[in-house]
Amino acid sequence: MKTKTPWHSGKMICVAVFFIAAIVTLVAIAIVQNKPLEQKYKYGIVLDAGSSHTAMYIYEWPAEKENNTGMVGQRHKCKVKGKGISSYAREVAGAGRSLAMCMEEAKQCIPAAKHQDTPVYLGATAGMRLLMKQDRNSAVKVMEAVQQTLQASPFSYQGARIISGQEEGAFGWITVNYLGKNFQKAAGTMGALDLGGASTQITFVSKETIQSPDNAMEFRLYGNDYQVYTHSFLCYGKDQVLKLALEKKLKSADTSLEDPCFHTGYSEDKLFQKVFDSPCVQAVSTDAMNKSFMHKGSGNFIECQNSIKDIFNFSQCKNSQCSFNGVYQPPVEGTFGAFSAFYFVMNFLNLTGQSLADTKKGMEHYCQTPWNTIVENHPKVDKKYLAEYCFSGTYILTLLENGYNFTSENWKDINFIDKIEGSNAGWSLGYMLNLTNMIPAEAPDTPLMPHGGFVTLMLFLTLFLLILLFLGYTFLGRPSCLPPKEIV
Ligand SMILES: Nc1ccn([C@@H]2O[C@H](COP(=O)(O)OP(=O)(O)O)[C@@H](O)[C@H]2O)c(=O)n1
Ligand SMILES: [Ca+2]
Repeated sequence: MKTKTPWHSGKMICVAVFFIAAIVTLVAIAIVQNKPLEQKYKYGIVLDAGSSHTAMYIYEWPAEKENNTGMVGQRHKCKVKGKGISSYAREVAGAGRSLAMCMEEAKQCIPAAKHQDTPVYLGATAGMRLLMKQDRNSAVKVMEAVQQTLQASPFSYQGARIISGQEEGAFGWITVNYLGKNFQKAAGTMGALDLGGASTQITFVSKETIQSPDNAMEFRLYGNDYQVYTHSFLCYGKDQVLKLALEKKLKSADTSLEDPCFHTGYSEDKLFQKVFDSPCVQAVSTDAMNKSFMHKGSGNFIECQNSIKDIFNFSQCKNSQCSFNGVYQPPVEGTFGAFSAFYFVMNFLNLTGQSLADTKKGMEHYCQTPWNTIVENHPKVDKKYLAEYCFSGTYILTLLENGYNFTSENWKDINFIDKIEGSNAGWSLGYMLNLTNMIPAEAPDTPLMPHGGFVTLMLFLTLFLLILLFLGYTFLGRPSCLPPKEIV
């Protein structure tokens, strides 16, 4: 006798096929989508050997996502004790030794298994550029000393070099825009203003064709082309500018100097050597170097600003427009991130969020405050640094307004920033991203689907499977292990 095929067997096959197909899809998507989740971290170390001090930055990023913008973050910062490496010209071994403590911290911070795959770079800036001019031999020896220390570490040594002013500007610009994820936004990029002790950089995208090749840099990043204007002013970092300003005011016969950029009541005996020991100022005789002068404050912002204007040359310009000293600069455009000493000084003075007029009023008030009041108000701040904020703040205002031509209209576009998303603004991150090829020219492949889409799809497929199960149950009747409903 032939058994009759049940009426629902065709449907059952259909249900079974869908069921299997759904399971296969579910598993396949889960595998593909979750592959990057087994995240392994990678690390990189950059030492920023500035004119005043060295800082070591440890960066980390998920290994699978190194080509996505904004994925690299700062894991740790270590401040090297003592002065910058250029101060070790007469005792070069000390430059190498000075880095040892931070390298030890790096060993603790990065898992041991990753040490030998972790690149370490050192970039020296304006302090070493100046030492190179002043005493090339010592500069080369200082670089060799730091190289030795880094090579002796368990990390993968990738070089120690003096970076150019253009690199310093461009990598600072890359850092702030990478951290701000601006490369993939339609809104455009942010300019970068970096103020160090020995040099200062301005970098931004200009609509104008850059008129001098020295100031032009071109990048193709994440599928977009950028033409960037950049300039680095050697000797215009805040510590060298103080020497330039004092040089203008001091005559070699002077035994005392009244200075409007220092507070009334401030009085300090200083060696001429402190002013004239730099290649940024005219050399004086050894005799003069050993003399001293009484540096006295008279606390007057307007007079201070006038004296600072003397160190800028606004008279000559071979291009359509210049910032100062005959350096071509297109008009500033868009928003800017002002970091390093721009931030430290303006943050100390509580002048990071005011209009230009109010910033000037704030400076006027601060500079005319007597020195003893300033000391009383800031008992914990080292007097050497405390004494210089009136000068530094006035220099920053003058540099931005008279040097770079910011106005009361676009002053609000300057953002004084220390960190973006937990990482310090500065050239070091951009430098590492560039050397490790982490900023692709073209936009990287996007994942199969965003996480939200993945979750929704999974929910739909699960629902679909449940429906299939329900249908299967209805078509096939209840499982045989259950007692039949009615016996005929
Ligand atoms: N907390 C801090 C740290 C640094 N600074 C200043 O920030 C500047 C950093 O310059 P730098 O050492 O990077 O020098 P460059 O080689 O960049 O010219 C120095 O003038 C320091 O005195 C500050 O004002 N406050
Ligand atoms: Ca710096």
